[in-house]
Amino acid sequence: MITATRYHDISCGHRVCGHESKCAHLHGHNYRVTFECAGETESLDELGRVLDFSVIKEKLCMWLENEWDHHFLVWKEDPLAPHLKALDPTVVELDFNPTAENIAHHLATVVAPKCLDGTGVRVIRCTVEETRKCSAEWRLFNGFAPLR
Ligand SMILES: Nc1nc2c(c(=O)[nH]1)N=C([C@H](O)[C@H](O)COP(=O)(O)OP(=O)(O)OP(=O)(O)O)CN2
Repeated sequence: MITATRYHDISCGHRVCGHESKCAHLHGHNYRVTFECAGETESLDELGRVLDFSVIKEKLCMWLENEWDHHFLVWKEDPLAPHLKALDPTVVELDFNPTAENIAHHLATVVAPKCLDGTGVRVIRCTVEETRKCSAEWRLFNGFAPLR
């Protein structure tokens, strides 16, 4: 297996519904989302690429740019969701509470397969950084060595 990786930065509002502290407040982040795209080493194209970096941008980064950048992300079960949506129809309702972990999982398992359909390439790692200090990562493990 061989991989090609690209990140993209977007700004989104959110809150973590039910959070014990300040993250229950409406707030936002300059998220950095990193996609690691994998293909078979034998299946590199004639130039030697998993996928051109510009294609990763066009297919994955532009999805973020078009769908989520400068939007407010809210869990559809959040009691504030209907009020936020009524105030601003551009609010994005999600099937999950928008933690970094849930966002990474959704981007890797729902969004990326649709965006990369037909390329023969898949996302094996998606990292979502809320800040330079805090991030969550979804990974497809090929082989898992149990912790001792
Ligand atoms: N495992 C997770 N924990 C938290 C998440 C998350 O997505 N996954 N999200 C948040 C909040 O969104 C919050 O904005 C970030 O929290 P926190 O690190 O406490 O905030 P700061 O970056 O401002 O940290 P300082 O301690 O003020 O430097 C919370 N937890």
